Amino acid sequence: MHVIQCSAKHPHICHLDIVRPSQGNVFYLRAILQNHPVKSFTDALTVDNIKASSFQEAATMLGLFVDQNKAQYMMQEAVSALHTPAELCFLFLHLLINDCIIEPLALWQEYMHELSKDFMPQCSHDIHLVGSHALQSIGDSLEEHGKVLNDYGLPQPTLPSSEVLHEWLKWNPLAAANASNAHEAYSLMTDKQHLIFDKVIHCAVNNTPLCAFINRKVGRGKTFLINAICNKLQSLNHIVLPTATATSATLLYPGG
Ligand SMILES: Nc1ncnc2c1ncn2[C@@H]1O[C@H](COP(=O)(O)OP(=O)(O)OP(=O)(O)O)[C@@H](O)[C@H]1O
Repeated sequence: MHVIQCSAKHPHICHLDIVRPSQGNVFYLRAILQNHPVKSFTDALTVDNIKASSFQEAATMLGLFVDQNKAQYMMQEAVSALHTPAELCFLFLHLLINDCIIEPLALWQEYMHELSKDFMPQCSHDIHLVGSHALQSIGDSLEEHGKVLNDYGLPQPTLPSSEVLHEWLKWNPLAAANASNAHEAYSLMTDKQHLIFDKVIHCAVNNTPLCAFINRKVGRGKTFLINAICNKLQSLNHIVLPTATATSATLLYPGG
């Protein structure tokens, strides 16, 4: 809705309903009315005493779509008018299937945050997951129109399996705390503990297989070291699956 006040002396207030770009000339007439008060249709078509052949041409002559194309214009207006993420996704879908978006990927990247907000709580605000969920939802809706994300150069959602998702959502919110725990433990470690810690983290981060056997007498810091390794890897968004021969022993480790 847009309100125009033509003159302070003689106020005229009007409401402009949302018009989709696929409605053609009416969309451009609305854009003109949003930016310039006019007295008649002819007035709306006339720019600097030159009469345009269409409202689209008049809007272009007024420079309304110089910085933004019509899809950006619509998205920006919808975001400014505080439309819900679901409504924004519906608008994005409508613009896609009506071929109103010149560069779908660029528009997606520009408005990904606004389009994905509904998925934030269930994804612990993980930007990657949130975006993938929104893409998945848009992709599902596109299928109803016989289209797929790929038709518009949009990326495929990369949603992990439910087990992986469960681990991510469990540990991601604790990443900062785990990083701090690992950092504190590292500052207390002996040289031998440092050596093992560095080796394990290096192999895990670089996807290098490692089979290590750590043996020391009772109370010499094996559990302390493994806990620090688990904390560090979990803070780096790695999934750690600690196991032990005795069930109760796994409880000594985070995630065991
Ligand atoms: N580098 C260190 N700095 C400070 N405290 C440490 C360090 N290494 C171990 N500790 C502490 O020493 C105690 C014993 O360590 P830990 O439980 O890790 O030993 P362990 O080798 O796993 O013992 P067990 O063989 O009985 O399981 C714990 O309180 C632990 O916090």
